Amino acid sequence: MVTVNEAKEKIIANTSPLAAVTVPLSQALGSFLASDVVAPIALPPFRQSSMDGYAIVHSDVTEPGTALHLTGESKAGQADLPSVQPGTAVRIFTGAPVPEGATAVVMQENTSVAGNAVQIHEYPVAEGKNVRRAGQQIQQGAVALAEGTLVSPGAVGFLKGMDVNEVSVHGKPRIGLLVTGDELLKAGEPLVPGKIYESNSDMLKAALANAGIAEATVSYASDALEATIAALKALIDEHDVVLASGGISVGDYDFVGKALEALGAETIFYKVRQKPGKPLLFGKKGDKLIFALPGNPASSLVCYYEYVLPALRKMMGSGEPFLRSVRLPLRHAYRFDGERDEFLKARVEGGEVVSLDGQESFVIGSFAVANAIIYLPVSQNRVAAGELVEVHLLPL
Ligand SMILES: Nc1nc2c(c(=O)[nH]1)N[C@H]1C(S)=C(S)[C@@H](COP(=O)(O)OP(=O)(O)OC[C@H]3O[C@@H](n4cnc5c(N)ncnc54)[C@H](O)[C@@H]3O)O[C@H]1N2
Ligand code: MOO
Repeated sequence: MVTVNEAKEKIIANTSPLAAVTVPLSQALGSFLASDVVAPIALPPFRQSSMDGYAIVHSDVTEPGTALHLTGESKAGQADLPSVQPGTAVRIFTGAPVPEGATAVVMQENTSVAGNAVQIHEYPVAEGKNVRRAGQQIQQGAVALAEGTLVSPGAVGFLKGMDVNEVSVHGKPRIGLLVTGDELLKAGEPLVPGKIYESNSDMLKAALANAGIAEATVSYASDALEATIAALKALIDEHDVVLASGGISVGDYDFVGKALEALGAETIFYKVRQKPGKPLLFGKKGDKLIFALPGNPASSLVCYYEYVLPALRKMMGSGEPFLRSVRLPLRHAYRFDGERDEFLKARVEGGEVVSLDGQESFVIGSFAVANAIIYLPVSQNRVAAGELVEVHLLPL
């Protein structure tokens, strides 16, 4: 049995980033950059107006109501521009190039026009007012996004604005899921005594999809050693990471541990001093990672978020693989006995955290409405209302 921290350290120590691949930007969402992206152009590429109004020489405005001579127009997308001479103004629109000679743009609400004269009612006008400088966002040749950055919707917008259409990212792990349990029914089968609907595989696939891993192979094995060995071997051969659900405890029909042993997989740890998820096993066969997750749905999902996801995120190149951790006051008192650290399904609400009803490991309904996990080490087993606790935010 290892502690929660030992388990996390062992997982990170045994996990490496996958090789870099170049992919179209449209397929890179959720991946992590494998190298810096250098800006091929400056943004903005030219001086732009940030308002609809008039481009002027700011020092021409010596008093409220100064009149300037209107000489032309600059609209967005225009290449051939009039210049602005002292005493003159050019009509301009948001996003349009600021003509040479202009040092500021006055928004039209602060002006009035009569014929070819525009009166400026704003005084004084600051130099550079309403002008976006060329390269103000990013200079050509500067690092736009650093290695290890998540390709987020914002990153896609930033890169497309520089006509960057492909990026080098770390590959995504190929995942195999093994479902064990003779009690499990597939979707739509009639409910008969002693059976339950299988839910862990779709739950884990949903969690993987949330992490940007859209595909996973699912295999089913009956509660028998030979069937478990065969199914595990096939999954390990074809995937980078294998997640097994169920069959890892000490019952007569728990075969995942024995099957891994028969396959010559190395057990890095088995059992973690935690509740739920005590029987978690982490192993390796060559460079393939194996997580045997306890079958209880909430145990499986806690172990996924706390251990599997960080391994996957490290493989994908993230420098911050663990769930984001914050310290928040617990709304109510909470106490527990026993030797195991606890993970509680919880909700962060209005700057505090509340643990949800239904903490037993077979109860998944509380997870369905959770947005966080509270982590309480045994050393903090008597928590007063309002006391700070460690909260891991779910990536929903
Ligand atoms: N004598 C002991 N018994 C148990 C111990 C122990 O230390 N000594 N540990 C308990 C703990 S803690 C857990 S957690 C479970 C883990 O058991 P397994 O990983 O072997 O899981 P199963 O027995 O196969 O299933 C447990 C539970 O979950 C349901 N299940 C399983 N797979 C699915 C699925 N794909 N979809 C939905 N539900 C699933 C299954 O029907 C069981 O109810 O062991 C305790 N026992
Ligand atoms: O560790 Mo088990 O997941 O408590 O039920």
